[in-house]
Amino acid sequence: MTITNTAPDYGQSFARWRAHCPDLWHDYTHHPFVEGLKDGTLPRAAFLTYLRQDYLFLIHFSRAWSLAVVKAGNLAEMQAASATVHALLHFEMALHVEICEGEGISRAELEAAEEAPANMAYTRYVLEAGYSGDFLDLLAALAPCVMGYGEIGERLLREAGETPYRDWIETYGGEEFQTLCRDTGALIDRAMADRLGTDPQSLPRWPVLCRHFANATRLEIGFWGLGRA
Ligand SMILES: Cc1ncc(C[n+]2csc(CCO)c2C)c(N)n1
Repeated sequence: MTITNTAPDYGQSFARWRAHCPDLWHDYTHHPFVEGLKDGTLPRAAFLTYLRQDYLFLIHFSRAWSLAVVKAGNLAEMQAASATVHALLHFEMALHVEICEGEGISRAELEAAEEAPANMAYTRYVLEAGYSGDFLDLLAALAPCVMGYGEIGERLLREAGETPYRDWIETYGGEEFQTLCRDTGALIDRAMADRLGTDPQSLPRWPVLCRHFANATRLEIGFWGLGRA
């Protein structure tokens, strides 16, 4: 079955997981926070709260990708997961600190931030999906983070007008991040085919993977809600 939509193509497994929870996916990728980034109406205080929480999110998310190195089934999977860990720890964290400093949030303030329960819930859920499951369970829980921001960035780059959040939009809509989304999609498709063959949807594992994807999507919706605080 070929799934067609107007969103960018990040692979077949992602397209199927996404099609399994269309309403949740829409609520995540078209959240009022996202629309506020697009039209510039998002209050700055909400964006700063989001940035402070996202610093802590990225630390735990790096741990989850590190677990993917451990749960990988071959060298190529280990290399792909470890490249993401490296990019997160050495580039994205530094970029994040730089953005926060530009917004007047010091590194000390970031270090001292208290983790919100919705933030904790999300990253620990992803880690737990990996601890108690295998590489595929973990990837299904990791996918909404990567691909959701890819879709949001790609759409906002096309649709956004005047907005003070253009840097954010260009980071995720830009070619470098879009390539990461396609590479992650290819990693997932390959990992699925190697383990589950050509018809994964017929297997008892399938609904479990869909549930991890849908739960992580719900937790992303909750994360946008942190911006209200
Ligand atoms: C709540 C939240 N969800 C997703 C991202 C985006 N993101 C985080 S790590 C990463 C790349 C490797 O997985 C991406 C795209 C974010 N910053 N904050």
